[in-house]
Amino acid sequence: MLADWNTVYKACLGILMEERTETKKSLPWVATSLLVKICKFKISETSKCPQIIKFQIEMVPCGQEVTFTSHLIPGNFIMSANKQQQILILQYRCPKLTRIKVISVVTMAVFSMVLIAFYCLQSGIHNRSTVCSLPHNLTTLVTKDFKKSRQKIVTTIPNGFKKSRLKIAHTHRQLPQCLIIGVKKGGTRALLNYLNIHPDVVTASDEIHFFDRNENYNQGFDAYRHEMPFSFKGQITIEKTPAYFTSPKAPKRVFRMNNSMKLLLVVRDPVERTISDYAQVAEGKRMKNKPWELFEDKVIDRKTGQVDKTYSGIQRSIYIRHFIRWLEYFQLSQFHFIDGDNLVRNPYKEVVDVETYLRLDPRIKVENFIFNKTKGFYCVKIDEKEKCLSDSKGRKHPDVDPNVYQKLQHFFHPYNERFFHRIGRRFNWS
Ligand SMILES: Nc1ncnc2c1ncn2[C@@H]1O[C@H](COP(=O)(O)OS(=O)(=O)O)[C@@H](OP(=O)(O)O)[C@H]1O
Repeated sequence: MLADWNTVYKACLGILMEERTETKKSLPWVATSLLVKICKFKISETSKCPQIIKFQIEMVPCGQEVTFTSHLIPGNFIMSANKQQQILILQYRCPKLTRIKVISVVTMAVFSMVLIAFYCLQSGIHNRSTVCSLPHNLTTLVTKDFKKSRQKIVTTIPNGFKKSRLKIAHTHRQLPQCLIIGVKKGGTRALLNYLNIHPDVVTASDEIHFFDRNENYNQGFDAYRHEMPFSFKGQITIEKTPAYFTSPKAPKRVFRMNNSMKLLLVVRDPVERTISDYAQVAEGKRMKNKPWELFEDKVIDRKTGQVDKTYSGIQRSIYIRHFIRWLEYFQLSQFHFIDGDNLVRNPYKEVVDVETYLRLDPRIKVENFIFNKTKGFYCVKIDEKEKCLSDSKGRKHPDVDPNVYQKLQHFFHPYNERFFHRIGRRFNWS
């Protein structure tokens, strides 16, 4: 099915029509860069010749601007739409090869390669074998643009998983080689977003809950892989689900899938983490007009006056208890700890440490972090655009009775000490 601008427009609105139209329009392209905006899309003339590249594109709501830029010779695209799966497929084809066209195509190809080589040398990435190839150029540019919109371009499918549907030639879905396992409310979303800046990193936008939920784990690793974004060879896929850290089954399951998994753990002052955990749940209840207890009533057993160890918010903050379960399967060297409190104050430092740990080229710059005074947090800045986390991150914490706060500090102290001892590193938690 060939599609014209109108079909793309309709598809953008989420209405895939049965119409079979064939309209030929020229594809805008600038120098060797080909620009396709899904919602402002034009199709060039079509002719049969070997297929060069094929894009599968997720459905994009209108108004959401998605840009492909690639260093390709100019040619044609054929768009097809798979109504059932709601996938748009852009197929790049070269035009009919007359002698003049062959010459111009070859000239263009050489010109493109020179430009690509120039680009690679300029960006200092020439020392990596696959990086300077066309796919990587695509990766860098496509992921930059798609990453921005990916979160909004997922559709719920029956098993509760979310689907990501961007497929570009030479890409495939890979099982993650790195997991952000926790801790809940530690700053895991911020970390994932920061790492996403790196061109060699792709991230699963949703929490997949594969290792902690039986119904997901029982679907097998292939189902899990299917939840991962498409990536090029050499890119690292990262998934974050903070519930993994406290799940008794997760360590063994992760180990079974990949015993050399790299594990990132964002830790935060356990007292603050507990308050944050409470604030999230309390807000949820408030929104549903359900009754909620005061923080003090939640964490202190009023009969004994002691910290209520049965409260899940407290249990999740006893890091050592969960961590020793992970050590049954993984070496300490497989973990990298991120100081969640410092991640708020100085994200660049924490992220560069992760970059080093993952042996990534240093591509994340201090300029990528910009402090947003209104939010009171750092946001990501790429291409002059600033992206902050949603308001569900950085909620106002309740004012806590100082005596209760102190009780909590006392309570966590021995657990913290054991944790520091086990990991060979201390954090600024009193
Ligand atoms: N840049 C930036 N923007 C907003 N929020 C930031 C940021 N960096 C770290 N944080 C802290 O992240 C805390 C939420 O942690 P998580 O993302 O791990 O929460 S969750 O477990 O996924 O619900 C959240 O905790 P609360 O402030 O208690 O809500 C933030 O303090």
